[in-house]
Amino acid sequence: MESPSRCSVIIIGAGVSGISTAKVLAENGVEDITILEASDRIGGRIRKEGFGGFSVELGAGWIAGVGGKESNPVWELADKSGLRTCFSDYSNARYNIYDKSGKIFPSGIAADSYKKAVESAIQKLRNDEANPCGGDLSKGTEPPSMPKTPMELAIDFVLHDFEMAEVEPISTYLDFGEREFLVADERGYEFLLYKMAADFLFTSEGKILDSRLKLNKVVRELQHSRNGVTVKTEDGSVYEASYVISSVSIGVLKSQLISFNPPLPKWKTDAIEKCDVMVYTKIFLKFPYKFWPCGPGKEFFLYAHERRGYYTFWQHMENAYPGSNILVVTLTNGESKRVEGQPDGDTLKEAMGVLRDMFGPNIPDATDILVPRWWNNRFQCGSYSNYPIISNDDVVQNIKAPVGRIFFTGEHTSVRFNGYVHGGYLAGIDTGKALLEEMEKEKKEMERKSDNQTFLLEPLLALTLTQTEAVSNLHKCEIPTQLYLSSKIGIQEAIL
Ligand SMILES: Cc1cc2nc3c(=O)[nH]c(=O)nc-3n(C[C@H](O)[C@H](O)[C@H](O)COP(=O)(O)OP(=O)(O)OC[C@H]3O[C@@H](n4cnc5c(N)ncnc54)[C@H](O)[C@@H]3O)c2cc1C
Repeated sequence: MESPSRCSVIIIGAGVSGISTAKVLAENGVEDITILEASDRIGGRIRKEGFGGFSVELGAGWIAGVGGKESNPVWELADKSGLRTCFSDYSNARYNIYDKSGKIFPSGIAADSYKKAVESAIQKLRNDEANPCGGDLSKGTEPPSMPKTPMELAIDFVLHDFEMAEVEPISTYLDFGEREFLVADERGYEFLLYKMAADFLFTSEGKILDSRLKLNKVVRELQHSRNGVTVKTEDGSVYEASYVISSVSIGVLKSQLISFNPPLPKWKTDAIEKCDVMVYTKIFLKFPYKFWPCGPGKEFFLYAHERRGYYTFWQHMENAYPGSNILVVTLTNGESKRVEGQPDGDTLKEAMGVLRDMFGPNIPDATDILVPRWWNNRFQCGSYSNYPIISNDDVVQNIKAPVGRIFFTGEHTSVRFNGYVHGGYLAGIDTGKALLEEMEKEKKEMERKSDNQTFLLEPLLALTLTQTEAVSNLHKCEIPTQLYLSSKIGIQEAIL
């Protein structure tokens, strides 16, 4: 049997966090790394696909948080790479709400409803803060009003599912600014990752040819001890390393695709359990021509239905790709899972039914549909992490904390920016730095131990031997290997 290949650090996963952590290590002299990626590409949840003659983003699409007091590092990378983006403003969506008969709700009514929904969300947040365990609400707190009408449900969906229930200013917008840019580049959002990888991996003609990146390697088991980690993959390969960094998503950690031996401690598994996984699905539809309104303030529109989240949120791609005739509808959570489980033909019928409600019976049929399946993809198991609003930092700190020689990174380990590409990118850098510190500490500890032992040994040897004799005689006696690492007895490297 072949002996396992050994390196300093194995990184599991080649999404944005895996690549950014590997880059930090390589740039700081730890080049002896192996990246094991389950799929046949890098990028993870940043993924483009050709559709209807254009490049569409199945996963991350926006660079969120631009134009603020601090610069978003992903925006900087995009700028350096000349990535094509276009400004996106979905705040207008609330003024383009269609009912089932194709009428647009008057803007005043929509604005009032939106204001009420925000107030209600703030009230709910206050209640949750006052009663974190869901206790008696009668003591000075008002129950928030629940959305009931199709329009209220549509607005509630946008506020909670699309804008992710952020009723308070969140770090991304507070720190990096409130503007958002849609990536509209044929090379895809993932081009940023290739650029990053090219800084430390060998590439030629746009392809990564470095043997330290191993694709189609599904990690299934991590055996860890005080001395190192053994990693086993689905195809029977075995790798050994001093340290492992796992960058797999929170959904994959929950799914137990990877087993840990010994098992992860309870504080870790409890934290993983507490973090929610959101499912967010962008369905792409191609048409022979466009029949929807375009122009300023019209990029996004909503459909008001009595079932919350039923094909509610629509976007046309004319700003990103003029003439593409592509519409995108976003589903989340329950609706995403339902649609993932049915044939695409059924989804197409449902979507066309909704479009005919909004734009009349004479619109053309879509000629193609693309339905990503993030929930059923065993290397993702969802779209991104979502910490309950009332959860303390301990949960994310425990998710992030290393267990022995296994470190954890990924967007879900970012305290300030979880759920975003920049969250994954910055988390990768953080984890890389934390591991470098740990390696430095370990090195110093080894040196200290080695010094102490030399200190004990030297007077003994000095009683009877010259230094040269001491060295040659060391071969004959049972002395721990560390002794040979000491330069004080004239040996630079291990000689056993
Ligand atoms: C539909 C959707 C829309 C989004 N929209 C936006 C947006 O507009 N803006 C934004 O900023 N963010 C958005 N996000 C979130 C963003 O994409 C993620 O936060 C970010 O890409 C996560 O990067 P990561 O490195 O943490 O994880 P991942 O990208 O998931 O990387 C983990 C890698 O690990 C691999 N892996 C998993 N299991 C194993 C295994 N057992 N062995 C080996 N490898 C394994 C996976 O294949 C993957 O490549 C969106 C995500 C989705 C899904």
